[in-house]
Amino acid sequence: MIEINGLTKDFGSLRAVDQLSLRIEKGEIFGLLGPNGAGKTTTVRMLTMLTRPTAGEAYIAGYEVQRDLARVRHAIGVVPQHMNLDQELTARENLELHGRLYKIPRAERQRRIEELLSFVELADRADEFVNRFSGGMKRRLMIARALLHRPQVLFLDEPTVGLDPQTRRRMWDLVRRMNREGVTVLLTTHYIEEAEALCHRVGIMDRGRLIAIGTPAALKEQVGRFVVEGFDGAGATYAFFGTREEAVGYAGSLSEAVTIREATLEDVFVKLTGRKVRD
Ligand SMILES: Nc1ncnc2c1ncn2[C@@H]1O[C@H](COP(=O)(O)OP(=O)(O)OP(=O)(O)O)[C@@H](O)[C@H]1O
Repeated sequence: MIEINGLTKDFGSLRAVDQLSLRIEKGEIFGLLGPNGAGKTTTVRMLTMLTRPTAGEAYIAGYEVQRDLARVRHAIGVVPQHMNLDQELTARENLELHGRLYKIPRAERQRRIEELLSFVELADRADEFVNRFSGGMKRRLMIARALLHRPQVLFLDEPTVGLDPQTRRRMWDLVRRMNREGVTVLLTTHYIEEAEALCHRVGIMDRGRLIAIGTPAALKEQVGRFVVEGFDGAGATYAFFGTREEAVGYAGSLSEAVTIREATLEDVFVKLTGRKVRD
């Protein structure tokens, strides 16, 4: 559904995205995980035609992103990181405006707007001005807007940034529901739990490069499913093992107090880069 070959973006002497290549299959929820500045947003901006790649190419639903602008525009829905709703309009009016821009015929447009307002649980707030909405409601409305023209692929840039844990979980449910209805999802996140809980596959980015890719389980398997975490006076130390028995054996050989736990995607990142996703 998405094919990316050698995608690269330079800002002056800074290489924000470096030779990115990957394929995302139809029906996947794929997450780009990495710390701030890793190049996730720049990747999404290139795929959604908001910024031109320095090199490389990408195809979405078989259409070349740089060449087939109109077809790509109809194949994708985009929810940017920053709120870009019209605050002076109501929820329904925001959707109406988008539907007109996409030239969806009136009857179909109205049917779809009602359907989506109830899908994102905003039907009872449809005629309120957006500036009265909470962060979570605004985010849900942006998702409804992105889905209005029935895109095959939805891009979500940091979909739960700034939301409280409960609202974040509701957002995950919403993403899963639309994925079950057939939408392929590419999301970016710097939240480990979000990538683990929501994504079928994850691509880990660091300094513009894709440094690992796979299912959360396979990525953790690669580094070792069990972690012995200690402290050496200067900071935390990590040792990785394939089985709990090996981890327990190693922990027993140490004199200091340690914790044994299952690995997370954060550990994968630490093992590959020597740094944390969130410093
Ligand atoms: N328009 C721009 N001009 C110059 N540098 C830029 C521009 N946009 C992004 N960058 C730089 O490119 C690098 C990658 O940024 P990008 O926003 O893609 O990272 P990110 O992983 O999405 O992080 P975040 O979640 O903070 O947006 C950063 O070093 C950033 O400062």
